[in-house]
Amino acid sequence: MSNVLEVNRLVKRYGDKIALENVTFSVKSGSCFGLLGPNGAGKSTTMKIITSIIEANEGTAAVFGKDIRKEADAIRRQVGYVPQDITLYEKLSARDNLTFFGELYGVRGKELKTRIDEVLKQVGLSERGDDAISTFSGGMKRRINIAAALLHKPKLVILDEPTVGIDPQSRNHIFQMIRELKASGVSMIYSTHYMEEVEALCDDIAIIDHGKVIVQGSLDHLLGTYATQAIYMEAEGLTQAPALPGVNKAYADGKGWVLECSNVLETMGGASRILEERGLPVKSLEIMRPSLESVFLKLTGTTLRD
Ligand SMILES: Nc1ncnc2c1ncn2[C@@H]1O[C@H](COP(=O)(O)OP(=O)(O)OP(=O)(O)O)[C@@H](O)[C@H]1O
Repeated sequence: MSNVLEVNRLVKRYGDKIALENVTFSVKSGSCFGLLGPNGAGKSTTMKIITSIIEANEGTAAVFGKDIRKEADAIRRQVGYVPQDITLYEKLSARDNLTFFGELYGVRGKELKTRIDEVLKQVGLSERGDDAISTFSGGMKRRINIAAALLHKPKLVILDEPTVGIDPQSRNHIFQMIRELKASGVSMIYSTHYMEEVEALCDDIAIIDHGKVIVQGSLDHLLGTYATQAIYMEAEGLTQAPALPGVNKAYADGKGWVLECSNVLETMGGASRILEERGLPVKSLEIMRPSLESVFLKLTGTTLRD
C-alpha cells in the first residue's frame, strides 16, 4: 500500500518554544490515521504545516508524493482540511456557506449545487440546508464545517479534533461519515485527545506528546505490544485480591479486583480455581480489553491529560 503522506523530521518553533521536535510519521493510502495526544501536544501545528497554513522551521512533508513547499496549490486541490475552529457565516444559510466554500475550492455552477446536496446528505443535514447557521447547534455547525471541506471531493481529509464539545448525535453522524468516506477509498488524518475515538475509527496511529511522536503503528500492534494485560474478578466474599503467580499488580475496582498479569489465560485459570476452591459465588470473571490508555501510560508514565 502506498503512502498518501510522508512527514519527516518536522521542527516548529514559536519563539523559544519548541512545538514540534523531529516529528516523523506516514499515512497509508485508504487508511484512517489517528494523531492522538493531549492538549498542546502539537497536533494542530502538525496539521497546519501539512496543509501549508504555517511553515515548519525544519523537516519535510510530502502529500501524494508532492513536496508541501513546492506544490502547495496542487496539494490543496486534493486535500480537505477541517480546522478545529468553526469558520462559518452565521447569518447565511448552510447552502450559501457551502456555495462560498465550494467556489473557494474551484467548484462552480451545477456541479456545485449537486455537490452541496451530496455533502449535506453525507453529514446528515439535508433537511436544514436552507436554514441560517445561527439556528444550528454547535455539533451541526461542525458538521457543516466538515461538509465544506468535502465539496471538491478530496482524496485526503484532515480533521482537527472534530468532536470536541459536541452532542452525541452529531458525534455519531461524524463517525458514520468517516466510516463511509473510508469505505469509498478516501484517506483521513484524524486528531483527537479521546482514546476511544481512535480505537473506534483508526487503523494506524501516532501518539504525540510535548511535540514528539512517542510511538506509531497499527492499533492492533500497539495494543498487542504495549497495552497492559489484565483480568477482572468479582465474587461475593472476595475481600482481598488473591495471590496468583504471574500477577504483576492487583488493585480494587468497583466491587471487584483487577489483576494485571503477563498471561491472561493462565491468570484466568488460577482465578477460576481459587473461586471454586473457596466456593465463592462469582459475579464476574473476565479478560479486560487492552486499552490505548494503558499504552499511553506505559510509554509516557502519565495519563492523558485533559
Ligand atoms: N501561534 C502560536 N504561538 C505560540 N505558541 C503556539 C502557537 N500555536 C501553538 N503554540 C504552542 O505550541 C504547542 C502545540 O500546540 P498545538 O495547538 O499544535 O497543540 P494541539 O495538540 O493541537 O493541542 P490543542 O488540542 O490544545 O489544540 C502548544 O504548547 C501551544 O501553546
